[in-house]
Amino acid sequence: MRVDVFTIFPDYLAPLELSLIGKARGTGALDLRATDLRDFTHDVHRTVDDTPYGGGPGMVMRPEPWGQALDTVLTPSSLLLVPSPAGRRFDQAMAHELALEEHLVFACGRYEGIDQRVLSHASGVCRVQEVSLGDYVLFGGEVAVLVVLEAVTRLLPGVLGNADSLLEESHAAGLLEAPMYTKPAEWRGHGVPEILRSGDHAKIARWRRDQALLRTAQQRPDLLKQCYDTLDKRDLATL
Ligand SMILES: NC(=S)c1ccno1
Repeated sequence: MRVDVFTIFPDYLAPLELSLIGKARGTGALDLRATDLRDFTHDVHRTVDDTPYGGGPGMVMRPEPWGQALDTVLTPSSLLLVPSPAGRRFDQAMAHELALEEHLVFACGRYEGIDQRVLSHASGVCRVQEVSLGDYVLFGGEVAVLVVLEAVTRLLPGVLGNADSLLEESHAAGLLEAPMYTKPAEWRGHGVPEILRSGDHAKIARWRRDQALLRTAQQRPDLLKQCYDTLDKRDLATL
């Protein structure tokens, strides 16, 4: 997967050189390029913003640098993602959708946002999607890029050492995952559920399913409601 990120703070994306994302870049699973938007300015101050038409507080990102920057990467097969509080709520289902894309381009807005004509013009070239991490406002889109790219990259083939990890994790099949334990068997007076040390894989699987159902019912009843029709009689007996 090819990913282009345009930002006035490329250093904000340094964490994308670490851990499994850094490894994915090394193997070529992820071809990530971060570019400074100011490279597409032509004045001595490398200006990327200006006052908003219609007045009001703050500054708006000028369309010219964005237009020239996006001209260098957008093709009809690109998906332009613009982090924004007004965007589609990002979730695991969207992460799976994005993991199938061949080219993601992120436009990281700052200040009061990007001149709307940039998105309008780009929509004549490729698909454009505003995306939101949640109903709150950040200083800019860079943090959202870190989150989205981590969630998407771990879904790419070969990135996770054991792809089975994706099968039972939270939100994989609509439920939260069961609680996990490791050695020692006794820690500060707390033991480990005996079933997990029984070696009976069928019973362990059932216990984990039950715990996932109960945990979801307790902490995210909204998720349980969404996947209720997929539950079988044994699941319902647990609830
Ligand atoms: N909620 C999101 S993703 C955002 C981007 C910029 N400000 O808030």
